[in-house]
Amino acid sequence: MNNVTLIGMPGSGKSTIGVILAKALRYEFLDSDLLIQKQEKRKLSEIIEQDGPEKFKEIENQVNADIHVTDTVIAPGGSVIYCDEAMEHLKSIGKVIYLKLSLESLSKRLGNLKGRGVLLKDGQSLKDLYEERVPLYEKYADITIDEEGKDLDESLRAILEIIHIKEQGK
Ligand SMILES: Nc1ncnc2c1ncn2[C@@H]1O[C@H](COP(=O)(O)OP(=O)(O)O)[C@@H](O)[C@H]1O
Ligand SMILES: O=C(O)C1=C[C@@H](OP(=O)(O)O)[C@@H](O)[C@H](O)C1
Ligand SMILES: [Mg+2]
Repeated sequence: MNNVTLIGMPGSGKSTIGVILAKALRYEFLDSDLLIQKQEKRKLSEIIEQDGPEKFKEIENQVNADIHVTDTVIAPGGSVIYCDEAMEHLKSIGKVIYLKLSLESLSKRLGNLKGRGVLLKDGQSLKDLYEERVPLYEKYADITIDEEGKDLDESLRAILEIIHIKEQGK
């Protein structure tokens, strides 16, 4: 199946780039966070606050593992890489692209982490989270796009270029 899933840290641009990538590919766009909110009839921040991070990950796993689409750019939340079943499923229905950005650039982009609903354990800093997650993003990535120093348009072009190269080489 022909889908593209974007993974990466919160603020790496999965949702922002996902929409314009979908337009460029003439694909549909699906933001898994919105699917979670629709199913749960609550905002993400409410689910995390009321049910805790472990339950949120369970829901995130189930919602992402139940996605059945074609020709779609999928933007899951940054924590999806903790969800083994969901990741295996997303890999089986298309290509997984890791939007890579340095800790320094992410720190500048991200404001209040808690306010953004990022799954942080007590006392965990953005640096701790980054170091914990990078190996998981790398583990699941079919393709990695280095966003460092690129604006939105340059990141989009880098993705399109590599997708097309891969398709030609198939
Ligand atoms: N080069 C860039 N690529 C993607 N997003 C960028 C870029 N520069 C700044 N931004 C900003 O970073 C934020 C990315 O947020 P978002 O798309 O919600 O990321 P995610 O879904 O990965 O958490 C947006 O506010 C976007 O405007
Ligand atoms: O990385 C995280 O811990 C999270 C990222 C969010 O999505 P974005 O990555 O789209 O910001 C959202 O799924 C949830 O609040 C948890
Ligand atoms: Mg997002």
